[in-house]
Amino acid sequence: MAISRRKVSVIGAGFTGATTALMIAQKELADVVLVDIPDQEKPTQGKALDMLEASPVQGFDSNIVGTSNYEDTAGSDLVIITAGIARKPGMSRDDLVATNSKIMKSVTQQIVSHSPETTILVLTNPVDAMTYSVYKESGFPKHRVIGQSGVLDTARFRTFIAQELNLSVKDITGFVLGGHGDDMVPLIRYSYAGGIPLEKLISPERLEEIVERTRKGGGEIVGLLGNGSAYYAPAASLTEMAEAILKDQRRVLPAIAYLQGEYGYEDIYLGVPTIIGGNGIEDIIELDLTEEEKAQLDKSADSVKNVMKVVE
Ligand SMILES: NC(=O)C1=CN([C@@H]2O[C@H](COP(=O)(O)OP(=O)(O)OC[C@H]3O[C@@H](n4cnc5c(N)ncnc54)[C@H](O)[C@@H]3O)[C@@H](O)[C@H]2O)C=CC1
Ligand SMILES: O=C([O-])CC(=O)C(=O)O
Repeated sequence: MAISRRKVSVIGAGFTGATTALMIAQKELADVVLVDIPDQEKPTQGKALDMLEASPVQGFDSNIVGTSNYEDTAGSDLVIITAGIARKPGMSRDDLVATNSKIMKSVTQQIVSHSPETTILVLTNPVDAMTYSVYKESGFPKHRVIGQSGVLDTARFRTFIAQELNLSVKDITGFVLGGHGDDMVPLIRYSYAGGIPLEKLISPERLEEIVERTRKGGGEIVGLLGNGSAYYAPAASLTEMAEAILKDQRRVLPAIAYLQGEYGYEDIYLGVPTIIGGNGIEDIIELDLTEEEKAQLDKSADSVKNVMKVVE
């Protein structure tokens, strides 16, 4: 008999949603409700049952159900939105805005009416603008609407640095600021290997190449997969953020947060270092930036603002 735990609803049972549901259950962070459109109800139930049948083998007690009925999501502690279309080779994330902003509006209304006290974590792209759209539609306070990009972008950066130095990924830390697009801003000055600044270990030219690969990391996977986008590392990133919220960990994690004056920006959702805990975004950390870093962040913020205009 499955033990009752906290409840997480994952909206969208595609590649990222299903993988996230499984990772959350495997870590026993919560019982999981996996939601998709009515047309997809049976396959969604099938995915959930298949995952649940892994539980005796892997020894986790979280329950997982698949549904298209939002009543099943009632009283969720956390809702993760992965619903929408993903890009294919040749597309940018911004090409998804028209379709996905409509989906954000409808799913947000359903989420809010069944879980008015929940926290919402958004993955759907273009994620900065989609998080803004969910914030506006939900009427929730800003700390309870969060977007995921920086944990993933930083994970890619950390992977490439660990490969370059032939060191454990566990010892590599990094920071990526800005929108989840090709002009995101990986901050070398705040990135370390075992506490040693990366600038002391890797040449500036090589670091620049790794930064460039990080910026285009999503596109690299899209090109390799051929008919969709990344899902294992995105799901792992959502799971880390979900854990920080559900366990009130107060982790220092990059997240897409609503800015009201921080870093000099107003009324925008953008990736910044935050403290994530039981209240969602508990604080935003303001780092000192060089003129060049600030100029790069301004460029990234401008790109996000342009996409946000479509959803306003
Ligand atoms: N922010 C980030 O770092 C990342 C964002 N993404 C984005 O996440 C989104 C999902 O990606 P995948 O899971 O790979 O796509 P997918 O196509 O595998 O799954 C999307 C699912 O959403 C469902 N869906 C569509 N409309 C819905 C609605 N109104 N209600 C409930 N479900 C609905 C579809 O039926 C489908 O099952 C895409 O927009 C993708 O670009 C993906 C990876 C990383
Ligand atoms: O590239 C995409 O479209 C999906 C995504 O956001 C990522 O993997 O970073």
